[in-house]
Amino acid sequence: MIFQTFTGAQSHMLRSSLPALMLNAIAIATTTPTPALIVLFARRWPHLRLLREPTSFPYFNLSVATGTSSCSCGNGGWDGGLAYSYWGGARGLRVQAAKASLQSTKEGELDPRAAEGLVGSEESSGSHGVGKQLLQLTAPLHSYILAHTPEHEVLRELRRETFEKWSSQMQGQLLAMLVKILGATHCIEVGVYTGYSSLAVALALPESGRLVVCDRDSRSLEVARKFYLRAGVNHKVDVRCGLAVDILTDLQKQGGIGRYDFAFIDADKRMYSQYYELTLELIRPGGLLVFDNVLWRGKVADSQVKDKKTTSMRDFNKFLLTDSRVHVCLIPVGDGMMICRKV
Ligand SMILES: C[S@@+](CC[C@H](N)C(=O)[O-])C[C@H]1O[C@@H](n2cnc3c(N)ncnc32)[C@H](O)[C@@H]1O
Repeated sequence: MIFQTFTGAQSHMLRSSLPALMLNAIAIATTTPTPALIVLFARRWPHLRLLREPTSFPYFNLSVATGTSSCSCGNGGWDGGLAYSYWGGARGLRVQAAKASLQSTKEGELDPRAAEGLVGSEESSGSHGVGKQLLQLTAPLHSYILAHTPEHEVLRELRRETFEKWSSQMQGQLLAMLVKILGATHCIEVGVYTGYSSLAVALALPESGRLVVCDRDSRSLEVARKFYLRAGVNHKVDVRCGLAVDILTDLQKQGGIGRYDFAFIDADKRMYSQYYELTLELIRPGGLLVFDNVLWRGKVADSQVKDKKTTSMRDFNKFLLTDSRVHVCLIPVGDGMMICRKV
């Protein structure tokens, strides 16, 4: 199964600088519960440099490099401009996807324009015939964007100490900007992990602002709390541990209907419809609901992919398009973000 499509330039880069053996090693290592194996492989492979020792609790992450390119892998992300996978699950399969993509790339397929970040979509998209050029998010372009995206020092520490995700910096900045544009004072986050996005929102709130965050994983919440404290925003964040449906229902019962300005939803994807209905009640007219991962690594656009998570995300996106209670805007930041403004 292909999880990631590579441009000609990316495939070329993969082919020339990441030996299949290394991919195999990473495939094995990332499907084990411990980072020890991957460190072992990284140390033994003669052309591989260990850029950074892996982080440990609770989500390890490791950066390695060969001659010209580098990549990070771990149970939270796989990045570096070569491949990107977002969250948990069949990590080995993603590496197999990279290998499959390598094998299917023919010699001489490299399009020099792809390396520069621009590919004529009329040619590259075949019969779709989109009139304008599509911007490819290549590694250099991605680095350029990140270099021009501000990031609070504690957000950077959080990202480095706990995990590294391609989209986190851009997403965090986008969420913070939306909160500021709205003048939001009451926010919700569903799905906290170690707190990157919620910290970005909390930092954007005024001193009197409040953010209710919920997650079912108490260990992740402990890490998040540590960073809220470090950034001096602990007093703005109301941390609740439990199932999101229960906590959103509690907020309704506690007089929260129509009281909130902004919500970011980033927990279990198959529950998005339920989270939408519950959160929509909590948000005031003119407020925003933002859903993460709505492109589901591009699988929503591939009619051949019919697994339950992809199908439910596809159905959710389709439903939103015709729901007169919101205006929507789908943007390809990270794994796709759906911004819904309550009418
Ligand atoms: C993708 S992570 C959140 C990442 C975070 N929003 C960020 O961008 O920094 C998803 C989180 O949702 C939590 N989660 C999944 N299902 C949940 C549920 N039913 N109720 C509460 N939390 C849940 C997981 O424990 C995990 O920490």
